[in-house]
Amino acid sequence: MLLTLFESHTHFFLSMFQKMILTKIISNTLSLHKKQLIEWLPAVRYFSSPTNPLVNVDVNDKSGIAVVTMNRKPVNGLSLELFEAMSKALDDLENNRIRGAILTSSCPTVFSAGLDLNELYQPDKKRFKAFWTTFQDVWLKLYGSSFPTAAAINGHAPAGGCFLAISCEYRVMCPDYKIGLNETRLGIIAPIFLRASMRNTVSNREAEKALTLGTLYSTEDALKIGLIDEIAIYKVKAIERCENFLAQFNNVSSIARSFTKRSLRQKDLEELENCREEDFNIFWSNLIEPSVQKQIGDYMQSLKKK
Ligand SMILES: CCCCC/C=C/C(=O)SCCNC(=O)CCNC(=O)[C@H](O)C(C)(C)COP(=O)(O)OP(=O)(O)OC[C@H]1O[C@@H](n2cnc3c(N)ncnc32)[C@H](O)[C@@H]1OP(=O)(O)O
Repeated sequence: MLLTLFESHTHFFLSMFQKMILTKIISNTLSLHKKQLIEWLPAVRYFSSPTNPLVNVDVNDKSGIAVVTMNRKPVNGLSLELFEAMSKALDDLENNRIRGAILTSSCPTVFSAGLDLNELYQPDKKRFKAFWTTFQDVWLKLYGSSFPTAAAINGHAPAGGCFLAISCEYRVMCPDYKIGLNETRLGIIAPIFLRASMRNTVSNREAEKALTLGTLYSTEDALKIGLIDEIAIYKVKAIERCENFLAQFNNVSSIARSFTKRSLRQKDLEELENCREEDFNIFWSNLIEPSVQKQIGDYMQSLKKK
């Protein structure tokens, strides 16, 4: 009967907490080992996501790995709409018990150019609040996902682009691009969740240097400091390497893996959860400083003049 309950209510049982309690109750009742219980869980149901022009999700039925492709031309500028689409895609992935996700881009030479500068320049407070809140949601869902994640960085990844990549667990990047957190060069203070992702990727000293200087690293230099894990010549190869990384988890209990990931990232997630409003207020007051607005405006002009 308990098994029938599991199968007919897969969605309901997705939350980690519920899964933990149920695992405990059932294993006590049936004296089963946890590993056996995992094998009892219903066959994974993969899905094809409803089409969203901004984020394409393609799940491989055999491997259970989802390729999540950002598709906002020309440079995957992270707008409110793109964040909303990513947030929805992450919910769908979480609800469908996939085995892993690979984040990549449909733009030929850009993974993501970071936050859409149009959201930052002369912002409307109401829209910006929705934008920032959705951005926070995306980070909480990506960094805290129960499934393993990797980024196939097939192009430049400055600022918010780098940030998405370092919120994943593994990074493979194609050669001759730039990656880094150049926010300070625009007069922008790095928010707490950005600092957390960076410190989780490179040493504290490298994180401090990279964030304060706003350095953009070449693919090769990024590998040297551990900002990325591997270099792959083409996007297809980068996705393959990410798949290899994710396939390693096939022999690991998914419950043990996701709980371990969660416990390692819990402090960072809670830090933001506990101060979302304050994080918004700090970023907003820095953003609307006339000197910062001027810097962003000049920067946008310089990009257009190129
Ligand atoms: C993570 C926590 C959040 C903290 C704060 C985060 C802040 C940010 O993310 S601010 C954004 C910072 N981003 C950048 O500094 C990157 C700016 N862009 C570039 O350096 C380059 O565009 C490139 C290297 C990413 C790609 O170069 P290229 O292929 O040569 O393309 P173009 O420069 O010609 O750009 C094409 C087109 O796109 C516009 N554009 C570029 N970046 C952005 C952007 N971030 N937001 C909005 N629009 C952007 C650029 O102006 C061109 O427009 P058109 O001239 O109208 O075609």
